[in-house]
Amino acid sequence: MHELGIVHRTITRPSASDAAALQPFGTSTVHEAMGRLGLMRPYIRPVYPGAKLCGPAVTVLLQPGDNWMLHVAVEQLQPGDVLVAACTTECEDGFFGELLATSVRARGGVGLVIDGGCRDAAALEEMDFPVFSRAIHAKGTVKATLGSVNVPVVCANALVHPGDMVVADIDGVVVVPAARTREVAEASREREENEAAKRKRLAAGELGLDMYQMRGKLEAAGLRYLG
Ligand SMILES: O=C([O-])CC(=O)C(=O)O
Ligand SMILES: [Mg+2]
Repeated sequence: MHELGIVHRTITRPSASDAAALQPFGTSTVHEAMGRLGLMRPYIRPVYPGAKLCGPAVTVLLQPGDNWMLHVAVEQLQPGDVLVAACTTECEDGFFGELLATSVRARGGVGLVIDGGCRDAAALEEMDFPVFSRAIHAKGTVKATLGSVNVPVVCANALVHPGDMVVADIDGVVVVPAARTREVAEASREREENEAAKRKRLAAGELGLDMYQMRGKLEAAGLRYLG
């Protein structure tokens, strides 16, 4: 059970160099590189196709239909941070739009992941302000009920501690524990190098069947080619 009305001002982010090391990699690579962990549910989608972000989380626990705590959270942003908003109850209202995006950007924040709705989608795309949400919904919200800022939250089935790295693109959203940032960045780099080598071989016409040495296993399993 969450205690409400809490704002932690001090959170542990990865070092700037560790955070920068993770920056080049996309969601699928990072998810695989960290041992197939950390994914949010796939109903969280980018508001526009090119949206992507990578940065430490400032977390928010919202009440349904109420965006008060998003305004409280904006004050806690440091340059490069990502807002990650969960809700105490499922809600698809438009908690966030271009005005809040303008404010987040003015404070150095780089985007939002919200297990709720957002609105002003055309303006967000125009601004190239990345938002990942469960819905686009014009329905507005009030500012009346306390939630919390910078407490651990579960957002779309992923546990997010304040300061954890959040990576999001067209493939979805993945959360990297702050302390694992460097190690996951290095594993991501290795994975991309490995995939570059495979891509070259596949482009040259080599088959996955041979590259992954699957023929022997297929024969052992009894596969036969007829005709
Ligand atoms: O104002 C709100 O409550 C949400 C919104 O549309 C915006 O931030 O532009
Ligand atoms: Mg608006």
